[in-house]
Amino acid sequence: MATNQRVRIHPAVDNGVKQGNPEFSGGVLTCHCTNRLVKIRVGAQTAHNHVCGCTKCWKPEGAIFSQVAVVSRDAIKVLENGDKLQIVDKDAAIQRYACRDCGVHMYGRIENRDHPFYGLDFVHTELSEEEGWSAPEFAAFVSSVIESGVNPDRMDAIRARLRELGLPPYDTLSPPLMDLIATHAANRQAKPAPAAARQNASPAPVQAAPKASPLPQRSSVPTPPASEGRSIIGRLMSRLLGR
Ligand SMILES: N[C@@H](CCC(=O)N[C@@H](CS)C(=O)NCC(=O)O)C(=O)O
Ligand SMILES: [Zn+2]
Repeated sequence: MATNQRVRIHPAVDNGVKQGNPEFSGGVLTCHCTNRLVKIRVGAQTAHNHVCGCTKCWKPEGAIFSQVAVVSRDAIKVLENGDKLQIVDKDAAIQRYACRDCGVHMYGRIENRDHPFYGLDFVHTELSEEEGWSAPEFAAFVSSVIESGVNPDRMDAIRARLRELGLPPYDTLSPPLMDLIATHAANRQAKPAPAAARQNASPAPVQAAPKASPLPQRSSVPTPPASEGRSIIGRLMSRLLGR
């Protein structure tokens, strides 16, 4: 018997992580109201499903983690009672659209085109009755559960339970996602100066490069192969689809 089974993470994983179905192609998410339910169609399989311990993601009653995945924003369609949706925090990077009556977050959208995850929406697939959604793969923002009131003394048991469930715990995102974020930042830093600025600049002396730089120099950023030159969303989806 698993040693930390009594530690409750989220109802979708507490009895073991259910595998997803690679053929699954989406479903309908419904809020928790008893009348005038908000309904959203997610017209594709999700990716990078995970449990998140941050204070901002919606959690069902009693859970200390949320379960949240991403999907292309084009796949989201509000089907019914969209007038009940309101943005939880307009200043947040992720604009979470919640039902104003039951408080359930129906989807989260990034409007900043410079954000590494622009193009992806965040959804809680437990709001759907369909089975086959991508399975959670890791636990993010684990230390943040303390901010929601979890006693820090419980953290060893919580991390142990997450490992037992096959959800490696991280205090930010998983290494592949952190690498994508860092790659996005490096590529933005490496962008050539605007043409006008280049025309006015005198040729750089050979020894002009600083001895140590906190950021990769242009020459040290290898030209990505064609597959890596795609957008973050393209690469995220490739990881999911194994292409
Ligand atoms: N420790 C903070 C972390 C919040 C945080 O950074 N959350 C991540 C994971 S959902 C994020 O990307 N937030 C962007 C946002 O909430 O808009 C908390 O728990 O409130
Ligand atoms: Zn979160």
